[in-house]
Amino acid sequence: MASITEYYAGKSVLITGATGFMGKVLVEKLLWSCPDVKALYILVRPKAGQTMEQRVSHMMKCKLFDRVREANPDFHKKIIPISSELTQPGLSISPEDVEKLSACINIVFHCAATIRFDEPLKHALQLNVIATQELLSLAQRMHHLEAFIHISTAYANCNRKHIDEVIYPPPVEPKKLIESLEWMDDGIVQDITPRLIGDRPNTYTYTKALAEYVVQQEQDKLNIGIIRPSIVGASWQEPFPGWIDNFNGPSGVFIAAGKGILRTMRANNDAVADLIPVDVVVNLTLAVGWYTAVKTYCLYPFKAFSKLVLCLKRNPLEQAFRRPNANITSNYLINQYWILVSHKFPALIYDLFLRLCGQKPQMMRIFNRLHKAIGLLEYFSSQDWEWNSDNISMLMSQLTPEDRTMFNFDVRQLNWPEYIENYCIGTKKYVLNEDMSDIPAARQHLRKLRNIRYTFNTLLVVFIWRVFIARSQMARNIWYFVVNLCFKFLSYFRASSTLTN
Ligand SMILES: CCCCCCCCCCCCCCCCCCCC(=O)SCCNC(=O)CCNC(=O)[C@H](O)C(C)(C)COP(=O)(O)OP(=O)(O)OC[C@H]1O[C@@H](n2cnc3c(N)ncnc32)[C@H](O)[C@@H]1OP(=O)(O)O
Ligand SMILES: NC(=O)C1=CN([C@@H]2O[C@H](COP(=O)(O)OP(=O)(O)OC[C@H]3O[C@@H](n4cnc5c(N)ncnc54)[C@H](OP(=O)(O)O)[C@@H]3O)[C@@H](O)[C@H]2O)C=CC1
Repeated sequence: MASITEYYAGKSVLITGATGFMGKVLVEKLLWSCPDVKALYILVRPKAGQTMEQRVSHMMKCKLFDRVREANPDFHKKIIPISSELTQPGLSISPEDVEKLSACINIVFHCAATIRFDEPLKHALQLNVIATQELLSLAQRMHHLEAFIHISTAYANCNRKHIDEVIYPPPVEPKKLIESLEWMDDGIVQDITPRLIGDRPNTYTYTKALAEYVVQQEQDKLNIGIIRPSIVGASWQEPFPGWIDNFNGPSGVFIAAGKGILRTMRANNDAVADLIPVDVVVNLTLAVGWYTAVKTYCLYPFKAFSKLVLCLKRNPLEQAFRRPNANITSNYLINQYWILVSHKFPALIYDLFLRLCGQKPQMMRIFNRLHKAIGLLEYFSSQDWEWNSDNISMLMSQLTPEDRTMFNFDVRQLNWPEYIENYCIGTKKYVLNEDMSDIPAARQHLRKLRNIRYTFNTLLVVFIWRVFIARSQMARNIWYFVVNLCFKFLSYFRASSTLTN
């Protein structure tokens, strides 16, 4: 059997979602490890005032492509952008481009999706399900297609505790849902969404489950592979450790914690955070393109995130609101207590301070958004799932020793503390564009915040003393009783230690 690199040599690959987090890493790895790949056709739409061409040229200048650029300054010639808006009929690909793709594509990687947890159902359905259907129709017209690889999510079936490498029956027949929603206005759809998604937490996991079913329906006509990554995080090794470019999932949590805004979060300390580095997912994806398999796995418990604070203090973010701290608890009431004490109270004081300085209060607004975002993650951080990953082991056993190194997806070799440290540095460097040379100043800022906290706590104690203790005879009595008890205990301790000496 040909090695993975040999397999991709001379092949034309179609990638959707190539401008996204995972898509970019996939493009880079293909160019790096399979330099003889013939062409990468990427479906791109114009966005935010930029044309398709401007977006692609901007993407290729990204630091992520440094090693590819160095090895082959003409690498961009292998990337062929195709204008496409996935939410439009026929994916709005021109007839000429359809012809071109039908004639040459050998492998399709379908990464595009909306991954927002608060996406209105109609839009999530349009992009995650209907666009997948359209792409499958296009795939059927491709004369030389060898594999159609669909990127799903490990949480498509998160309403189950144990998840096997099978496609479960969909919550509803996608065709019927699409037909019904067509005539409903957005208000009605919004009202019935909770009933429709049932025991899934959001429209994202619901529509990804429907998409898997839609892909499976074509298994007799196409050679399909479905990958179910769990929580995709910064890169482990490639192209360099810590590459990340978004605020999704853990990245947003790390940044908010690093900035000292997020200090408490609901999570089950005994559960496993199913974090998986993006380069591992991409290596697996390429191996799956070459063979056929399913999902990824990892073993990093939530309680291990208590060490995150040390990483964040070693590599502090600039202008933190407070020093990083993490209370991770599964208890709703304890979490609410910490939200009050650690989030809302400081925000209130800071907003008061801003008002006194004649500025617009903003901290409470930031915290409200943060609570909305964290609330959406809670479902995933408070539970534990068990995934079957036999196909991964099977796939690994099929690789040549060289491929096992070049397309490594064996996370058992991963040193998690080192990975989390690089992840934190990655969010600082690549998401926030902060300079590492500013770390001494950021550390100095954290020391200032610590001194402010000590001063504030001292003033608070003095205040409480004045208000409650000094004014009430009963409080005074309790206070003297406690102080007396402490003295007695100290004298007893001193006496007993003298005796033993
Ligand atoms: C106390 C510390 C404890 C530390 C414990 C550590 C625990 C480990 C973490 C484990 C977390 C568990 C995570 C589970 C995730 C499950 C993942 C399932 C896997 C998947 O299949 S899909 C990928 C996951 N998808 C997402 O994560 C998307 C979630 N995001 C959204 O749905 C929306 O962004 C959200 C949160 C609803 C916000 O919407 P909105 O208010 O409309 O804001 P925008 O998205 O438009 O963004 C505006 C602006 O804000 C930036 N932003 C977004 N999110 C964050 C954030 N969390 N923190 C900071 N900033 C954020 C965004 O980039 C935009 O900036 P612009 O400059 O572009 O305007
Ligand atoms: N990130 C994660 O933690 C996980 C992700 N996944 C899956 O991996 C895949 C990739 O995720 P990720 O890279 O993180 O997501 P991103 O949000 O970073 O990327 C999404 C991609 O889809 C494209 N896209 C979205 N809407 C349209 C549209 N209307 N027309 C054309 N293109 C569109 C985006 O293009 P544009 O740049 O134009 O917006 C972008 O390239 C998804 O299928 C997701 O479900 C699975 C598990 C975890």
